[in-house]
Amino acid sequence: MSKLKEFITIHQLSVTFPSGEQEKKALQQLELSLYEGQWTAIVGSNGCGKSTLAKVLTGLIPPTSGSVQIDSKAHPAVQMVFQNPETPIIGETVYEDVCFGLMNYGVDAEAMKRRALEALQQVGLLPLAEAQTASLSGGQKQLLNIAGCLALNPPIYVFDEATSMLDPLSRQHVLEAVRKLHDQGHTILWITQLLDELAWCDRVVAIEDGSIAYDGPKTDFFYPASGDEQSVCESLGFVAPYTVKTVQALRKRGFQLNPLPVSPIEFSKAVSALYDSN
Ligand SMILES: Nc1ncnc2c1ncn2[C@@H]1O[C@H](COP(=O)(O)OP(=O)(O)OP(=O)(O)O)[C@@H](O)[C@H]1O
Repeated sequence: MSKLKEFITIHQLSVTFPSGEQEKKALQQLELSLYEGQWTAIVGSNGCGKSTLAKVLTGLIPPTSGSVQIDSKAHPAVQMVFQNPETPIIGETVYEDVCFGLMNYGVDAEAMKRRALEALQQVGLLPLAEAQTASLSGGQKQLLNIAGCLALNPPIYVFDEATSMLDPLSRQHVLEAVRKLHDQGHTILWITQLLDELAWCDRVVAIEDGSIAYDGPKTDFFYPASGDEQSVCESLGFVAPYTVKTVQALRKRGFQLNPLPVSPIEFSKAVSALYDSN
């Protein structure tokens, strides 16, 4: 982690909303550094402050106090994909919709066409360029939203529970598109309640009541040092994915899997390695 360039520096970030007679502290003196090219997953229960963090990062709401510094000259530096695929869709056709952001940034007609078509190609929607946006499925709409961000070529992408309204196959398509972005060196902030999606990330940050409760590798999040202790994941009240629960049960029976898997594919490799070594 220390070799990566610090890309976003969040210092003493607090966000307070008016709430009746009182105030609601959505984020409380948050300290967080995000690194270039890293895929960071943000997890936390409803209302802990995840979306507020995403909105501050994308400039949709200002900090009440503290600061967010982004070490990039790109414009825009950050783009966000929202939970509801319908929210950002404006264009009548798929192509028009991707062009919308480019028009807002004053991109000339020739470059706009090239960048829009390239972005649609990358997410697999080029054959649907002339389709009506209203005719797309939820998963296709979310891919279109990703294409809209891609066309603007920001170095940082924030996904706020971007798969939570999609069926499993569409979810997989979106995750594949994001994996491509990550492979190309983009920085990903992936907010999720679906812990099996942590298989894709480099680092996990758990938020509790507007503060950071855990920041570290996914294996340390899911697995305690010894098979009998409680994991960070469990102690924070999350339910571990099926693969992790299975490995925990195996560890209690004396099976040592190495490296500790999070995804089913990692699990199958670790089990094969166990057989090969016997
Ligand atoms: N505009 C607002 N006005 C008042 N309170 C707000 C506003 N936006 C968020 N809050 C409150 O701030 C807290 C954090 O909200 P936030 O949306 O960031 O949580 P979250 O972790 O994203 O939740 P979820 O998983 O349900 O999306 C919540 O208590 C919420 O009710």
